[in-house]
Amino acid sequence: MTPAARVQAAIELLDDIIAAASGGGAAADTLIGRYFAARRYAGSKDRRAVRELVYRAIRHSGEAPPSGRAVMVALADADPGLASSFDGSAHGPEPIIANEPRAVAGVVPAWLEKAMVRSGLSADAMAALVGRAPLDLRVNRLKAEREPLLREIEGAAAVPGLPNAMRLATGTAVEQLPMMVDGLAEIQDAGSQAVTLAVPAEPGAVIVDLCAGAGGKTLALAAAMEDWGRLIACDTDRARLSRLAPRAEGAGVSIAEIRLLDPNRETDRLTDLAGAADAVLVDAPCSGTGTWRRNPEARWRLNPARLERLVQTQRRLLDLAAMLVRPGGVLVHVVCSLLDEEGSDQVETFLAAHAGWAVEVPVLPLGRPHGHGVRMDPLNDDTDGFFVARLRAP
Ligand SMILES: C[S@@+](CC[C@H](N)C(=O)[O-])C[C@H]1O[C@@H](n2cnc3c(N)ncnc32)[C@H](O)[C@@H]1O
Repeated sequence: MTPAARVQAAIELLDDIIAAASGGGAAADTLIGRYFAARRYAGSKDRRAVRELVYRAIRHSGEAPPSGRAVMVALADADPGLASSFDGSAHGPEPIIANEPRAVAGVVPAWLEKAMVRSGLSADAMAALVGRAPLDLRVNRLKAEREPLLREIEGAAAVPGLPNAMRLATGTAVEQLPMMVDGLAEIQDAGSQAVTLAVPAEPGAVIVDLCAGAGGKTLALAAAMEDWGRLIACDTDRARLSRLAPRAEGAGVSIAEIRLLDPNRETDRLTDLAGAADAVLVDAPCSGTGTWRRNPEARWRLNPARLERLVQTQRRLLDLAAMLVRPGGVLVHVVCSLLDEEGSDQVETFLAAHAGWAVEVPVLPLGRPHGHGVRMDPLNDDTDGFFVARLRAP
């Protein structure tokens, strides 16, 4: 592909990504994968270059831009090399017209900015939300020790304070590493590993992972429990949950009991666990503002109604989780968001409705106390953004 054809491909992809974001369609990565599956003539260098352009453009705009061309033209205004690709050649974009629409540069959608500021985020902290994310692994202590694995990967480094975490050098081809195939390590952000430490996952404990998804934290909990005890992994999403069993098998985890819940009737499959759990982890569905580095187009999907629905679901899940915790047990609330509405404010609402529960600020290797919990963010911790709170039942 010529440089101009690559720019045109990025414009077309961005149009698809913008439409998918407003219509609840597929994620940018999926759309990029589909685009090239239908264009086998594109080589690996072309794919990499187009992908790079697309993500650069997505990062540029806090709001969904009017079109793929509008955002690429805005980038070209500050990049003469890119501008020269708008040359009207056979597969390239038409030349730029002086007053044609340009996407506005920004990090956070305007409607969300006030909430971010109220949540204590500086302009630098907001800008870091769309920076580049490192690639972290969690070593599976059921099968391996970290130090020998560290020596196997060039450029890999330990993450201070996190006994099982390793950070890989940019560009490491992780999927091909034998340790991944053999279940010795899993891809997991260091922040995600840190918040999981707030759960008292002792060997022999009864732990409920209420929003287990495909089991990223479930597997970390199982390893901390040394694969001994009860670990009930629940979710309402059949597709995500179906990925847990094979992952658990690969990781040598035998204690995960998987339960598919009915949305709005979650208690139907949990009655036997009422008041029985030593700890319940609510890794709640959330706006994902802390993971924009990995999915920057998620900014274009979020809107006030969606955020409000998520806040309501989180509240309901925390109430449900409280019913499962034994007297003196623990509820851990986690969101990969930096908005107080989903974090500390949720804990405030919970405390007002549940007499006798007490907040314990967990001591974690990353993050800082924030409201009723601990928060970590890309600027200060170079992790995804997370809020975690630990609540002790009366
Ligand atoms: C942040 S993700 C969980 C990620 C997962 N714990 C991990 O570490 O990979 C939130 C999950 O909540 C699930 N969820 C949404 N509504 C739910 C509900 N009412 N009950 C249980 N899970 C729900 C979603 O399907 C999603 O998998």
